[in-house]
Amino acid sequence: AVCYLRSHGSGAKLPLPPGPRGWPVLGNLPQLGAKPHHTMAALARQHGPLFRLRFGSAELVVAASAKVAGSFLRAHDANFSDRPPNSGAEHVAYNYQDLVFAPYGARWRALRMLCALHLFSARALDALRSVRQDEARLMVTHLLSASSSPAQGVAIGQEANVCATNALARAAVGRRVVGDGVGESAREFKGMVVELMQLAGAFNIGDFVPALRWLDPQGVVAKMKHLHRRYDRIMDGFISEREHLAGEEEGKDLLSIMLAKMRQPLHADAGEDGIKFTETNIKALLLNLLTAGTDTTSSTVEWALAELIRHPDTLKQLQREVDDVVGTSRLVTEADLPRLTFLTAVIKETFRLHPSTPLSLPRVAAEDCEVDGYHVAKGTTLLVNVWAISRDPASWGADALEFRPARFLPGGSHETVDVKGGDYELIPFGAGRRMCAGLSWGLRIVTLMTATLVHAFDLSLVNGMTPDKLDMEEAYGLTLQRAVPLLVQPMPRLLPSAYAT
Ligand code: HEM
Repeated sequence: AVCYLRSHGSGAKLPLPPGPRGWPVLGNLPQLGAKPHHTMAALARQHGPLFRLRFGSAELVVAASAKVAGSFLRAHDANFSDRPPNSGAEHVAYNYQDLVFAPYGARWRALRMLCALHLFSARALDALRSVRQDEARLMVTHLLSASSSPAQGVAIGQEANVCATNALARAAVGRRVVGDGVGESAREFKGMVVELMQLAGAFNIGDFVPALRWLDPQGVVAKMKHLHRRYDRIMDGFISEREHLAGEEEGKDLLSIMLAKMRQPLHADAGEDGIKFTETNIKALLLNLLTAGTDTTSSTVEWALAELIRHPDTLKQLQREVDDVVGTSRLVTEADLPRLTFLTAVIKETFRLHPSTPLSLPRVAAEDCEVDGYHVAKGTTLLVNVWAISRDPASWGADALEFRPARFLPGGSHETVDVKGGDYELIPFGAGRRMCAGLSWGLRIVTLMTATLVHAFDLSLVNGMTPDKLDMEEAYGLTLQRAVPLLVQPMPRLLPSAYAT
């Protein structure tokens, strides 16, 4: 590999990280392939766990081991607390007026604090417990009706998506938004989220080669603008609906709270940093929540069920655990979850092998810095290959690619490892100050949905599919979809009273 020497703050000369040679103009963009997280894992085996790429005129570094991820996200987190400019943020996320792409600063902090306070703190999360449980119960009822009609199979990821979307929507805008007679068709809304993730994950050439920007060679920007208009109409609908309600009728949902704040004068002492939210900020935040928090969680449940169906003994062990704690005359509640140790291990193992955002979300260096002996220049984009890191045999051993939840059980090899950003070998939610804002909600709803489904139903495959033949292929977007949706036939396994509504 070529090593350019650059002078560093101290005057010492540091090499740039090694990396593959790229094409003229486009750099390494044409080499990414259909699944960039796989390609980048292979490049790390060749060039090492900290390597460099060039996309057009943009410099990138990729972190592909727990140790390197820790160097960036712990030691250098402050320097990488911004996200690089990108067309998705501009054309979909209201020109950076949202939380996910907000410049690191007062408005980002205020938006993040607002969600933490009203949705994701332990207290807010518990206050919204009945909303999640209610939606889980509705999912069960819906599946029950499917179980009585013969075997076309149910797309279980779609069912979980309805549950995840409506639970979040009730917390954010005070009502359900998908499914029977409430507005968007469930399939259509999920389709919009998947499209957004595909576009956001597309590595738009125009973002990296300014000269080609106007051409929009992949048509990504045109699609983004179109998709944005569809979302914007939905967000406008939420707001106008709220504004027609009289003051007293306004709920405690996030939208009501934000609208009220927007109308009130700022209180200098309210810890708001002089930040006044606009209607655009409100729409952009709602868009963030309803996209970042829906397909990520439902896809995780779908991957978990697919792994469990492929590992019948593990599924039986899980069902035994839930039966022991919950019994067979009612559904799972969130109060049961802390006692479900094996379930927790199953969820961690699912996040390990199938992290929802395989390349996390990009960060950008605010200043020059030195990482693990290499020079990383200001403006360099950081990608963290969380997918490769959580499959790295150096961290996970020879059975790294096997689905084996027991590794997380007491006495197991990874007993103390959690997904919350402190253990860099398992960071599906990222780490550091820009880590996932919705971690607590995401974990809770994924765990509740998975527990509820395996407890309430036996799930058998349809159309002659057998567990060993089940297709586990990934479809890449910013989020990791199953290439082939999981189709199952649900069969109730609890006492009839458990399903009574
Ligand atoms: C399976 C569930 C989820 C996974 C695996 C996941 C993963 C991630 C990751 C990897 C990041 C980037 C972190 C970084 O830059 O270090 C992120 C950011 C974010 N996520 Fe999640 N997420 C999930 C669920 C949710 C939910 C339920 C919500 C909200 C309802 C949410 C909202 C956000 C937001 C707002 C950000 C941007 C944070 C910021 O820039 O400050 N996510 N998520």
